Amino acid sequence: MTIKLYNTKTRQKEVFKPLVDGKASMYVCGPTVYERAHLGNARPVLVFDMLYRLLRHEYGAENVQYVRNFTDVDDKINARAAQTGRPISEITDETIGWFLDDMGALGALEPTDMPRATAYIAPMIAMIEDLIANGHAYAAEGHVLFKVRSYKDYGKLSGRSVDDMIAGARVEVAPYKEDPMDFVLWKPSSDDLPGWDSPWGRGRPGWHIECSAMAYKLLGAAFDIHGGGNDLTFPHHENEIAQSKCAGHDFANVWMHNEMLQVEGKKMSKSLGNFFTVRDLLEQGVPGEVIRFVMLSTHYRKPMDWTEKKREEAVSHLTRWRASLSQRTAGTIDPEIVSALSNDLNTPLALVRLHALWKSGQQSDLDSMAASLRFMGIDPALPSVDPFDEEPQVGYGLTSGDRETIEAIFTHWNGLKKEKNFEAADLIRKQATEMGLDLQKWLVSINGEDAVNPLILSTDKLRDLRESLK
Ligand SMILES: Nc1ncnc2c1ncn2[C@@H]1O[C@H](COP(=O)(O)OP(=O)(O)OP(=O)(O)O)[C@@H](O)[C@H]1O
Ligand SMILES: [Zn+2]
Repeated sequence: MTIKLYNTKTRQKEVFKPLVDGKASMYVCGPTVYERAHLGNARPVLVFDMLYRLLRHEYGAENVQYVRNFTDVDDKINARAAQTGRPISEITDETIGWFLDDMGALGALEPTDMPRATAYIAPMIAMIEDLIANGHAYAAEGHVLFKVRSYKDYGKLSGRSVDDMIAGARVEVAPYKEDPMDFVLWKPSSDDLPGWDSPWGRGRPGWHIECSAMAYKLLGAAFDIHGGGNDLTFPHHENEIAQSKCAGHDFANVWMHNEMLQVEGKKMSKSLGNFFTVRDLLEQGVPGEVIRFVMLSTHYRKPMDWTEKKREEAVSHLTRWRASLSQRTAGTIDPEIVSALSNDLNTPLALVRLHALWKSGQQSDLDSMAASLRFMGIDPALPSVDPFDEEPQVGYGLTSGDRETIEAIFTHWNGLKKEKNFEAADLIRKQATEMGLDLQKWLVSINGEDAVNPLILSTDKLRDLRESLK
């Protein structure tokens, strides 16, 4: 199937043509590891996980290479180590473990490569040396800086001119810079900070060169897709492009950016302090697939909020679906869902289609719905229990409250029959059947499974029926 992706670079949706026929390669900027991932950090993970799944579907799992890095050398990590007195490696190892656990709980597949920046210092140094040799970078006072004005296309990705950027940006003016726009490729490290020997003395890399070097080392000079949040478009991705192009690499063909997860209209971020972590949600009992379902309900190029209402709706859909989908393994992925996802990852449309398959209720549609949910990273066999519903669920997602309601209706119906009021009894039986409850079967049913039809069960309406009988 033709895949179309919106390319930030050209500002349009384009037919995706891999550089090598039948294979796809992707690099996504990963987290700086010093703190638990917040819900915003999960958004790019889930967006590009969906793309990864789609590419694997199209080209075969063995033909897709997906690199997502860990930035494990950074001033924020150094600051955290200084604050806590803990060794850096302990902090970064622990955070990487958390990240993989938390994203795994959201059903994200692990990328094929997860390089840590500190394992790629030599390729970074080599690339910086090339940039100096080509006249695109210079060393000064133990630093190496990239000459932004030496790259004529600087600003093309984000659509800004260098002069506008200087006027608007918080560029750091430093005595060793030839131009305030120049950015750091390498900086000196004091003895108490992580450092590596280099031609410019003991030091550590700047953030941007890390991604350029790891992408080059693992994917080569040219690859298909580069992704990340749209907060990275400028300056991080602009700088990655400048470095890689000036080192003679073609670099990424398609640039994709997810919009932000917001809290009251502002980006959820560590620096603003308006965040909660994925782990917070999981510990509150919100299942990972509920988080994933909510994320899929908004297109990746639109900002989104996490709301209670969305959580509740996701729980309610998944709970109902699970009852009749969990055992289904025979189906194949629905072509309309593949088609929606192939159109620039239209996940909301894919969800609309899931609802349509559910509504149809036909065996083959339900089979293909189960297969499609699995394809989208949601296992219909997993329990999606509403954590805020304190009552344990029994049978087909029936709470003990539901069972009490059903028992009351049943007793009333039985009473009418004993009184030989068959007309009234029949009316109640018909009403109950319409709501998904078979009163005849309830009598012999062990835990309600034979007596309720999960496809049409409406516990709300059953409660209304019970009220009307009082
Ligand atoms: N609110 C958000 N919505 C969607 N993606 C986000 C959000 N915040 C960060 N990201 C993405 O998460 C990844 C990791 O980002 P990073 O480690 O810089 O975290 P951060 O929360 O943005 O940090 P800070 O708040 O200090 O800026 C990046 O791809 C980034 O684009
Ligand atoms: Zn990056």
